[in-house]
Amino acid sequence: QSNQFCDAGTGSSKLLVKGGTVVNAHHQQIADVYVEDGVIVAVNPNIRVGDDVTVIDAFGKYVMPGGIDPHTHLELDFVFPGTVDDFFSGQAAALAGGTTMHIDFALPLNGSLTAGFEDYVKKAKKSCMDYGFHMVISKWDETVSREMELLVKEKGINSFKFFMAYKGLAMINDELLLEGFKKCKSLGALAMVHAENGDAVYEGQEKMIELGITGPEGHALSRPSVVEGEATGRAIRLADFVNTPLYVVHVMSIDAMEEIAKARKSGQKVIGEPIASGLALDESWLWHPDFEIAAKYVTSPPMRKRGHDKALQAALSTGVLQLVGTDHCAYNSSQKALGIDDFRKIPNGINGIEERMHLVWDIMVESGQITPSDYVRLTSTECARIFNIYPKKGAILPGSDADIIILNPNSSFEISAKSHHSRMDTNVYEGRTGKGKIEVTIAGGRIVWENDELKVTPGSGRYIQMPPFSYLFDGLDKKDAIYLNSLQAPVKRAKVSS
Ligand SMILES: NC(=O)NCCC(=O)O
Ligand SMILES: [Zn+2]
Ligand SMILES: [Zn+2]
Repeated sequence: QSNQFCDAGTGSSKLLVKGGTVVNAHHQQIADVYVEDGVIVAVNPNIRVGDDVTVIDAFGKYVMPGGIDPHTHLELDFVFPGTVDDFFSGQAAALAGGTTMHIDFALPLNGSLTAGFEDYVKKAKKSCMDYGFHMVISKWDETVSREMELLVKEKGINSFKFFMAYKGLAMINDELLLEGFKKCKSLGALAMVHAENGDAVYEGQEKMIELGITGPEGHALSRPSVVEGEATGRAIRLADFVNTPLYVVHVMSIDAMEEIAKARKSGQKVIGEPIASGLALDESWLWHPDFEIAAKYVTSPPMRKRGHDKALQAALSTGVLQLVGTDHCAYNSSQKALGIDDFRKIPNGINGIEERMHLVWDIMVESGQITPSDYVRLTSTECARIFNIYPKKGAILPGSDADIIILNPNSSFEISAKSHHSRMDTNVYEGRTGKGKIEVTIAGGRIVWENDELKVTPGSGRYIQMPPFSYLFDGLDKKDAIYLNSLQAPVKRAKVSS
């Protein structure tokens, strides 16, 4: 592999990005961006600076906020233990692909949320870019409820994820989902769901094995889009019942997307996150005659038939879906081979943390489906808003963190496991080329990616605390009050004598 990691090179603390088209989610202009000590100080045309400032030429290129990936699994030890990317290698890969912050899913440790949080704090010590955490809830009792409160009030966590799949492992039932949603609402924390009906998935898997379908195609056949649609609809209705916002992770199908569209149309606060693979790939890979290739594409929910990808793209461009993640969860071929005789044993997960920004540009902007401003919104700004860290993140504005990318729309990218920066020995996008190349990544005011070379330092990434009560909570109390008022209207019943 030709992966290059230089181990320092933070460069000057003063930078001027000169002459590019600066793109924010709401506006674009030709301007210079001046950075000092990791923070954007000015965004104006023709900024003059002294000799002590490093000047980066961005003429003819787009200058945009670094990507924020809302959905990653680095150093994951859950269901299928031992992902190969840790908080250093995964983040280095991210930076090479223009992502400057990610939010990873921390897991409870021996049932304890706080122990799980501390475990992830330790894992993330080697970070070379900024990160935050969501926390997974896999059981319910008073301690979990108290720990949720502590994580929100003292540890900077503002989102909790509930798995409706992975029966017998992390799957929760509707009773727990309701308890969790109520607690999230009271804390101003966002409830997130992995929406697949875990009982139906289990049933589907048993059926495939009985039929003798043991290969990777059994993965897709056992959990069709109807089980994703059902769980998405159920989670949405329960969130409506509680009147709390809901975030649906890795939306892979038309079925799930249409549930979200319907809810949003009726005014419900539901966020839908497709992932790069759902926009770029389809399930046909799972039928590949070479097991090693087919197994690379096993992830949950599975990739769908061609057509779902285009529908998810259209939903993004029309605002039905709001942001793009990756679900980066990296396993090597030797780990995938554990399921050679039984698809249920193939570790679920695919790469994407390094590829997302290029793929979304190529698939969505180059095809004319969205503008560069939309691109910024879908890859960065909306994530920052949802998780309440805007405009520190997700913007090129004075006062924002200097997380910046320079994209050359006239250059092209090529993806290969030979040149990527993840530790994975394969890549689900192997050989893919496209237009638009991220030539420079600046993270926290440091140039970390330039001339196809990474300059990353373990320990330079910071934990970003995310406060509760994002904009998604605005107006919920009014809706609650109207509902309560409606209950207090006396019912007039005629007296019936016995
Ligand atoms: N997506 C997947 O298959 N693995 C990671 C865990 C999850 O997000 O469900
Ligand atoms: Zn999931
Ligand atoms: Zn995931």
